Amino acid sequence: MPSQASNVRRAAVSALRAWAKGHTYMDSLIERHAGRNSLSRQDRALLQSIVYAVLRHRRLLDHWIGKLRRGKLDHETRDVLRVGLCQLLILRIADHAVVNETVNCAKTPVRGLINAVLRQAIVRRKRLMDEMDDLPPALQYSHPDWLYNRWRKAFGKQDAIALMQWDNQPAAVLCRVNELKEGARETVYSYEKSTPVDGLDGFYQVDGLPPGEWMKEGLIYIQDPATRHCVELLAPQPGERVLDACAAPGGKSTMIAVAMQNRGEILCTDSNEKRLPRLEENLANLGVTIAKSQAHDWTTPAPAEWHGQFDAILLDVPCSNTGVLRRRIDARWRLRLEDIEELTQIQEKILTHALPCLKPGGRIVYSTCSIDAEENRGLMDAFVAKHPEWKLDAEHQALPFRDDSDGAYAARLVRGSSI
Ligand SMILES: C[S@@+](CC[C@H](N)C(=O)[O-])C[C@H]1O[C@@H](n2cnc3c(N)ncnc32)[C@H](O)[C@@H]1O
Repeated sequence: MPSQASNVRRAAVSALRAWAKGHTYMDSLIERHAGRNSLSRQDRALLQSIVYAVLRHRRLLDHWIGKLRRGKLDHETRDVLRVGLCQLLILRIADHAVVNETVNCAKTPVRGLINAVLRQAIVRRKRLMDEMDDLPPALQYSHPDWLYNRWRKAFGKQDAIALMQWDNQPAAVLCRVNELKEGARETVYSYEKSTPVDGLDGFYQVDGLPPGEWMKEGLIYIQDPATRHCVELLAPQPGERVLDACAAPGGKSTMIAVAMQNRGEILCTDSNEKRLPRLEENLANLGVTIAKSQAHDWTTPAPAEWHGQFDAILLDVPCSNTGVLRRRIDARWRLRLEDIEELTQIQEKILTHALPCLKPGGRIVYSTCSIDAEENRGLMDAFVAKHPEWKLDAEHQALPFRDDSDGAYAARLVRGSSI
């Protein structure tokens, strides 16, 4: 009968195997594999920390595997070794709690090999750690070379390294108080495990998970403060008609509703119909009464009845996620250089198709959670060069290494006036 502890390691290996084979998000895989192995809440947290740490340090772990074991490994054995080494060398879980439990989660024929490599790692731990500083930065901080080289070119070596270090830090739990719920502010403020974020009214850092009833009652929305920049630039007003074009799961729609004091109208669209129920649930739960949702793909023209209808339009477009890699832990391994080119084509189409929906004198805010100039200022510059009747009126770029927040970009476009 396998122990609960080796069940956690087995769940970690099977979640990593499933992730490598498909395109499912790691968060859903953790849920699924925790459920299959009937893990307790505590074991589920351990599973998450092991899996996240393996993904964050994948390249470094493979480097260590290469040093400790010559020769080929099948995928599953490699994942078992990643899980074991990550506990010993990254998470610093006690050796005695790691080796047997990890060995026991492997198939019988490779248990001897796993045992030998993990014991070697314990013997050579100090040397492996001492050698870290001599490794190339992208290997030391486990990022793809192309991404590090791109950041080094854009931001310089020091900030590119700071970015990789940021991505490897577990993200703090940050939330926005929902001003549409009476008493929410007082409840969150008086909670002993919440701390106001310096200089940002309404944002709090919570130690551990926020109380379940806050979520149930819609008192807060888990959200990084960097998400506010685009809504601030949009400056939605009570009584206006606003389009939130790429809206699911609704973080910014609910922020817009607060700015509008729940007066006016918000149309929330998203091309992914499967994401609409969650959006609607969030709107209802947070007490937003002025929004309705509809599926629409903005790479296609807008229906004629939407033309000239909106005072303000938010385009929170799909992007490379390079500003939020500490939260989207697996995204650095999925993203390819070619994706950025493809994404900019989609982003440009979404923007172009949204234009006719604006009322005369209206404003459009384009936003991403990317720190890549090509998806941000580069795209804006190309757009205004092609559409000289539009001007970039204001913009904001949040950079993790400078602003101590997620990375995000927001730009406001209006007809005529200049920045
Ligand atoms: C960055 S997320 C939006 C996050 C959301 N604004 C929030 O604050 O919660 C981008 C969204 O755009 C949607 N999307 C992707 N391509 C789209 C398209 N062509 N038209 C409309 N929505 C699209 C995705 O399904 C995804 O929900």
